[in-house]
Amino acid sequence: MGAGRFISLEGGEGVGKSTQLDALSQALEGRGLEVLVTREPGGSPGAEAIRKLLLEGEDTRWTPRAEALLFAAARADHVAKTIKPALAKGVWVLSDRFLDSSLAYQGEAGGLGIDAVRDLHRFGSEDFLPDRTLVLQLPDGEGARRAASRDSDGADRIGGRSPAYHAQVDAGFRKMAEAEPDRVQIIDASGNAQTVTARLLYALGDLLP
Ligand SMILES: Nc1ncnc2c1ncn2[C@@H]1O[C@H](COP(=O)(O)OP(=O)(O)O)[C@@H](O)[C@H]1O
Ligand SMILES: Cc1cn([C@H]2C[C@H](O)[C@@H](COP(=O)(O)OP(=O)(O)O)O2)c(=O)[nH]c1=O
Repeated sequence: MGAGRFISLEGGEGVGKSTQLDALSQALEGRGLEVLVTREPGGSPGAEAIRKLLLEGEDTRWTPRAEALLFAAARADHVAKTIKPALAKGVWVLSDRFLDSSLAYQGEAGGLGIDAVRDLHRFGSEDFLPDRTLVLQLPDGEGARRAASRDSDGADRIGGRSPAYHAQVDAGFRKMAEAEPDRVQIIDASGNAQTVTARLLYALGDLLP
């Protein structure tokens, strides 16, 4: 079996990450690859426990610094217990969100700064990075509209933050794509799901066996 690859899918609320992860995993399995789909916050028993702490309750439940540390702690467990063992077996790992969500949400929109949050990742996960990060992007507000029609029970602790916060999240993702163009690519998430899947596969073309 060939080497496993680690791919993260990123973007704001409702841009179609879950939909695309399903489609992408099927497409990769169709090419004979073994695929594991995982998510953040979560993806290991410990990180799923931390997910509840992060997403439930009042927005003021955690300070911005405590929130960033909890995401970094969840990620450290996810990397050690789920992602690295799968890669070692030659599995392709697709994650619904990873480090770049922390850089965009806690670092850029949350005001801690991208460098400070990257330092937490250096400590927590020894700066372990995806082979490729694909950021789905929609025009302002369109993802929020898709998410609102999906979630009749309302947004979670972070999804419910202001439109200004979410606009800064999008700006944060664009900064990452500028800073690390080989790893992070922005993908147009408009149009039907099949069209978006084709764009994603094209952006992985150089990694496919
Ligand atoms: N290309 C698309 N066009 C229109 N609606 C879409 C598309 N992709 C996904 N959706 C719908 O938008 C909503 C959000 O998609 P989802 O995959 O759950 O996004 P995310 O995981 O990024 O929050 C869902 O109701 C989904 O069915
Ligand atoms: C992984 C991660 C997620 N988040 C936020 C983004 C989402 O609002 C929430 C995760 O919820 P999720 O279930 O992934 O929501 P969505 O369907 O919108 O992708 O946590 C961060 O703020 N920082 C992070 O590092």
